[in-house]
Amino acid sequence: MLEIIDVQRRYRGGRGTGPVNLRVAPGEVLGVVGPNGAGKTTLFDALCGVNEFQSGTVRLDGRQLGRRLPAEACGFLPEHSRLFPQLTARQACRFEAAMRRLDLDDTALEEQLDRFGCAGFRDTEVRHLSQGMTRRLGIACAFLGTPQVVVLDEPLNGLDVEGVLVFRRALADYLAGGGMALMSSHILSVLDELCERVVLLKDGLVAATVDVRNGGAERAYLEVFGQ
Ligand SMILES: Nc1ncnc2c1ncn2[C@@H]1O[C@H](COP(=O)(O)OP(=O)(O)OP(=O)(O)O)[C@@H](O)[C@H]1O
Repeated sequence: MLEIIDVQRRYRGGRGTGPVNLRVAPGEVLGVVGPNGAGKTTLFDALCGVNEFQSGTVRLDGRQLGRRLPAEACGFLPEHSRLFPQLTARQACRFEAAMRRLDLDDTALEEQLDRFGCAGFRDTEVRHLSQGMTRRLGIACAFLGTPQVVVLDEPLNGLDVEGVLVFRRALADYLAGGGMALMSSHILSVLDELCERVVLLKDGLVAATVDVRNGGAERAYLEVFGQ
């Protein structure tokens, strides 16, 4: 169980996110949605250690972790790629493994690149990849080593049809193994399809949490935000 307790990161002027409380159970995808500027990226970045929460706690399976998830427990797909442009796809994957202290040999890295449809450009530098290729590689990196938690900021952005299918399959396998996922999307039907519950963020605060196992993300969104 991932528990995010009273976390807050506010910028000067008061924008940002928090205090926010969230829980994600094993095998669950918790969706996060809100208008532009609602605080999704601030929340995800701080949770994954890009920035730090100014207050609050993160707990994983009962362990108190301080104000962020440790790198080895968390795969992160940021909204915009942070892969180093000069690395090849294979090197980027190896770098991700090193940063997360994963003990993976070359065969495991190759398999990951294959599985996420990155084999055809494994020796191409990131700066020469298309948007969709970069997204595929980012997703391959996020799921590397099957972390306890994956945090996915707009994962479908830029993916082609095959990329979407590969992503869906990988997410389903990951959840079947007890993984926990936090995922933002501006596409409400995607949240209905992939999430158990969805949190609606408004001005950095949780305005509502809805069960979307039988759909309903759009209805809930309109109730909270209107047209
Ligand atoms: N570094 C920063 N300094 C000051 N304010 C910031 C900073 N980063 C973000 N903000 C502000 O904090 C608020 C939340 O931004 P954030 O990027 O988290 O929203 P978001 O929900 O991810 O938006 P989008 O859907 O457009 O990606 C916005 O009002 C934004 O202008």
